[in-house]
Amino acid sequence: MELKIRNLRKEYGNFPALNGVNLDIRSGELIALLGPSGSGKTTLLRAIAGLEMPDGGQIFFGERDASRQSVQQRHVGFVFQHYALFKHMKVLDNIAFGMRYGQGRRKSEAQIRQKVLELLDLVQLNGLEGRYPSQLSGGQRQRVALARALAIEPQVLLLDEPFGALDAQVRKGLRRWLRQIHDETGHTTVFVTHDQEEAMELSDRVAVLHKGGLQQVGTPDEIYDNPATPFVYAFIGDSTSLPVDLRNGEAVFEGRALRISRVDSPDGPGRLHIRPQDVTLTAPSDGVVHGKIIGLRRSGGYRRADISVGVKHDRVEALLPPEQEVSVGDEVGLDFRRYAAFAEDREPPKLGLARKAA
Ligand SMILES: Nc1ncnc2c1ncn2[C@@H]1O[C@H](COP(=O)(O)OP(=O)(O)OP(=O)(O)O)[C@@H](O)[C@H]1O
Repeated sequence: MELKIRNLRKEYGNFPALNGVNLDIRSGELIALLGPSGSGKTTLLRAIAGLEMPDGGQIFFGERDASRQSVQQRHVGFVFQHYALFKHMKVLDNIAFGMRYGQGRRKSEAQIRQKVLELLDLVQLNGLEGRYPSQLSGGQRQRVALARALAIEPQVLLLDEPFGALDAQVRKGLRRWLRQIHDETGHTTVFVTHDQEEAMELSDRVAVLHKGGLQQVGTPDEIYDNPATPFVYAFIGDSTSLPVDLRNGEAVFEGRALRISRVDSPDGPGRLHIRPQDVTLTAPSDGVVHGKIIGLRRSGGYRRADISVGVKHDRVEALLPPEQEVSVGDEVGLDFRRYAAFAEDREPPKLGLARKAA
């Protein structure tokens, strides 16, 4: 099932929770709605489900305009973060609930039991059909919740931070497992998260939301390697930025034109965004930013250097191989392998983005 979201708007009082969202979700894809708290992710998910009536715009399920349809008519499956299973019902009855009492063709009890056992096998909880929710771990409960959502054979599966309340190790396991289930069942799945690692690892594409608007939609690689806006650059992965003047395709930092390839950006004040792994330390020569190392710390297989640059002591972070011989207090030059330049105060629409040739 393919979804088309057209100019979707939702206001709470005067507050625009969604301000004209356009998004195409492909049939069978796993797409993450990613953004900081309050960016509109849940509102968008609830609008897709039919739990929230938008103030404007349309939602198409395939060719069908579902904008005014009820939750039941849309035939979607849900899993929420704090999803209460029915406490007084065994796992089997929880999963069977939608098949027994939902819309659609009735199944016999034997067929329902068969389907529940198949789903328990899919979510790797064989043999637990007789337990009550209180006799399960948090991760197991979320898997039952997913089985229950899948039981109605939904056209679309909607997940709102389904693993949010679980500890990091369990989350990681469930992530891999969810991807596997998705590949086996092929449902179109929309997944809300504020955890970028989760979004990047799990999804085919990521839709980044900020203040009720879509900033960028792309594969995890596109989002990470070619952020379309300063917000996406800062939100995804580590980065630091420097104030620059953009002039005739050059980026000028404190009067020194940087030795980088042409910047495709309007002239004027801007910012140069750089990821720590894209900074190389060189001698402080022409064409590079000059700075002083003010901190060094070990970070996994690397060392992170805090570097103070320019008269305003802007901070740039560099990720260095541990064998590189540097010390706090060293005067260094900073060469940037990759970067993006954005004009100041012009986000969105899409801004100038330039890359150094590899
Ligand atoms: N029922 C409501 N009444 C008033 N304002 C609301 C309501 N629901 C959401 N909002 C506001 O709309 C904005 C978007 O909320 P939403 O829940 O979609 O954000 P989110 O990105 O899912 O955030 P989080 O990650 O914190 O769940 C927020 O500023 C929120 O305060």
